[in-house]
Amino acid sequence: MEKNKFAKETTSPLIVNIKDENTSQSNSSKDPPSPKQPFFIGVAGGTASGKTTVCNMINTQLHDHRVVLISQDSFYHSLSEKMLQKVNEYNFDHPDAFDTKLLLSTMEKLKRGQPVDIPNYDFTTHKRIESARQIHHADIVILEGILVLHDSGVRNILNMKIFVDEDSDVRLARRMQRLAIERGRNIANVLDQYSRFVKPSFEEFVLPTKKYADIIIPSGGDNDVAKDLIVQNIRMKLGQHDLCKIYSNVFVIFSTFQIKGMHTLIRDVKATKHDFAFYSDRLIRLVVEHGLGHLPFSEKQVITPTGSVYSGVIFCSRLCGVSVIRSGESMENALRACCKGIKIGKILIHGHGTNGRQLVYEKLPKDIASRHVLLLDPVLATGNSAVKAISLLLKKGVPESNIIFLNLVAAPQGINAVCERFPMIKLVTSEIDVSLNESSHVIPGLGEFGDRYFATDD
Ligand SMILES: O=P(O)(O)OC[C@H]1O[C@H](OP(=O)(O)OP(=O)(O)O)[C@H](O)[C@@H]1O
Ligand SMILES: O=c1cc[nH]c(=O)[nH]1
Repeated sequence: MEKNKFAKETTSPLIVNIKDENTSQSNSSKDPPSPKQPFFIGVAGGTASGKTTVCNMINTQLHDHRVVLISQDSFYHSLSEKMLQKVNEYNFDHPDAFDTKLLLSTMEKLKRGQPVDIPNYDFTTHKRIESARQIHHADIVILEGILVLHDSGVRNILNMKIFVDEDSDVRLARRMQRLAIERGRNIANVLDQYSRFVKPSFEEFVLPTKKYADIIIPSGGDNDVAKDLIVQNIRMKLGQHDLCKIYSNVFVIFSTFQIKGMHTLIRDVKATKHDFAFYSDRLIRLVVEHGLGHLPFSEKQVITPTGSVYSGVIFCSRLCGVSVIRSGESMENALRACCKGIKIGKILIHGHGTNGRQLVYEKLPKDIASRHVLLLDPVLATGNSAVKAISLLLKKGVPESNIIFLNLVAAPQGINAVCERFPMIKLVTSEIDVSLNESSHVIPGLGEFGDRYFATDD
């Protein structure tokens, strides 16, 4: 097999790739995400790189959550009698040594909030033993092992992917200490296995998975700065994730580097007016597209030019938009670009502070009660404006479950206010921020959206 170019990489002095991978949610209205989904963290890296130290640290620091640690080693295939006779020829560091199908189905069950059995693998007999470990519920699942980032199915389930990097001499020395000195294994045998299987498999299969990591920890177990950053990052992500768990109708669009980059640009106080409007527009378009995915649909088959059948879907509802003046008007173009000829109503809410918001003006389609409504407002802060706007829509006869609130940046306070009052609406946002400041601005936020977008700030 061809050697991967990453095989020659040396340990980086930096943590790289920190990216925000919010909960990946299904966008089918037929398949709402389970409110019980745990947060999955994968910790990969070579033998003796310090993976266990990193996992223990995460476990200790997140003691206020139910953390379950799962080792990929538990999913080793049992060796047959024939294989056992040639156990010294068996490569335990090859992806095929693991029952990845079982690992994947176990993770999928945990994701659905179902109980699972974790196999119990005996390293002396190289077989699975009867007594499996049962897991009924977890807030956080940490999956640790040399190849946990190797399989794309497993990777897709992980909310955070960590690669623990360590110098190969240090890893070999630790492995010798562990196996030869602590467990009394024959030194020549440990070295032989290392040079024939462990090192080549590391280069061919383990190291190339580093590119999938959100976070790379250099000097595995000893890197306190990296460990603190990881825990901070997990806490932040859990904050977002917890809200999605509490409210199954809150959807954060799947985050990529592009999306994170656009957020970085619009949140920068030094952003030019053009950049602010341009990148806000791009993000808004993504939110609108995601939001449309929550509309009901029915199945439809068409014949393609090749004469084959394509099984697809067709949207089956009447729509309209409603923008909250003035910031919500910034989202109208994206909605029009996606929904040809869509009617867009307007609501003006005036006032500041925690309870001073008043409805000043409204102009809505007459038949709004029979439409699905895409409510447009890029900022959800205290939630007072959104509550007023949604209350008006309900008064006009729109069923709560027909409202999809499209938003760019939401504060947890606003999410709580809206979702507690209107549990049936759907809220789609691109990022959930940390909090509000004393003047009810979202933190870290992006300042006064309307003033920045429409260039009325001095
Ligand atoms: O959740 P809340 O605390 O109610 O705050 C959110 C509201 O604040 C912003 O409008 P703003 O009042 O700044 O007016 P503008 O859109 O005209 O700039 C935003 O567009 C929301 O409508
Ligand atoms: O942070 C905030 C809060 C309300 N409105 C905004 O535009 N930004």
